[in-house]
Amino acid sequence: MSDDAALTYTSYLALDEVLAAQRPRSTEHDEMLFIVIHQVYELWFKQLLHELAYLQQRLEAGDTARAIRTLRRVLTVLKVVVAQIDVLETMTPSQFTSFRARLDASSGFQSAQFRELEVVLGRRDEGAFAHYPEDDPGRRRIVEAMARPSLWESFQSYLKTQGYDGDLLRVYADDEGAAVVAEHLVDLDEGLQEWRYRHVKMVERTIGDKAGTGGSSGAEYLRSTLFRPLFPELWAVRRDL
Ligand code: HEM
Ligand SMILES: N[C@@H](CC(=O)c1ccccc1NC=O)C(=O)O
Repeated sequence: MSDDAALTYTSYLALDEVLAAQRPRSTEHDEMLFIVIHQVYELWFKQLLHELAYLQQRLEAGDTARAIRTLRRVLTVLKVVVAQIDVLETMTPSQFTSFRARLDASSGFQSAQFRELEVVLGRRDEGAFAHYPEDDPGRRRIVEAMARPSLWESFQSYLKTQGYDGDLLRVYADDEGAAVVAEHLVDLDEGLQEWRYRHVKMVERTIGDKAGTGGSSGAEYLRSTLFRPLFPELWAVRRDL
């Protein structure tokens, strides 16, 4: 059944809602960019979660072709979100300082979708939902994601469907679809580390060693998250390849 009004570009894309959702708290020129960038991020995080769920389903079904295509899309989106940091880096420290106090205690710590991404990609410690109140819907999604298999577990199921017992050396020796999937997982791992690195550099150049609005030490805390690979086994196997 269709609605009364004809579908339009504006109604299909719900632009009245999307374009009414930028609400700066100051009159500072740069606050609009700060809001738009974060909203774009959250939309891409949503798309990444959507693609990763499909990827896990395809892996578990042993569908190499679709898994590779989906991984390629995920990697392309990841490249775009890393590149977006360039735009925010056109904002100078004093421009950010001009509205930073208006952010109160809000912080990237509260991006439930980013945390959910980490959990889908394998994060399992309780720190993943530390900044979320008990009844927070974001916290519920993070906890639910923890109860589902991680991408690594889906990859292990995939290897079984392809006749491998988990021996990565055999996967790489065959150099077929499963090895391509494994290499794309390395790309994904490297890509997320790249995002963390670019984010820290952005933070260092914008707020120096100031503490974060979310209560952490800021850049120092972020540097401590830099070398946490998603799939350590895929890095370790390289010594034998
Ligand atoms: C001027 C730009 C930015 C600054 C100065 C900045 C600063 C910070 C700081 C200091 C933290 C540590 C938490 C805290 O104590 O507040 C943090 C965490 C975080 N930020 Fe940003 N940020 C910026 C832009 C962004 C953007 C564009 C995103 C994209 C969504 C983002 C996402 C995150 C996430 C997900 C965390 C949590 C990271 C983790 O715990 O591993 N930030 N940010
Ligand atoms: N944590 C940042 C503030 C910040 O960047 C931020 C604040 C609100 C919403 C998103 C943010 N971006 C990422 O951390 C700071 O300490 O300046």
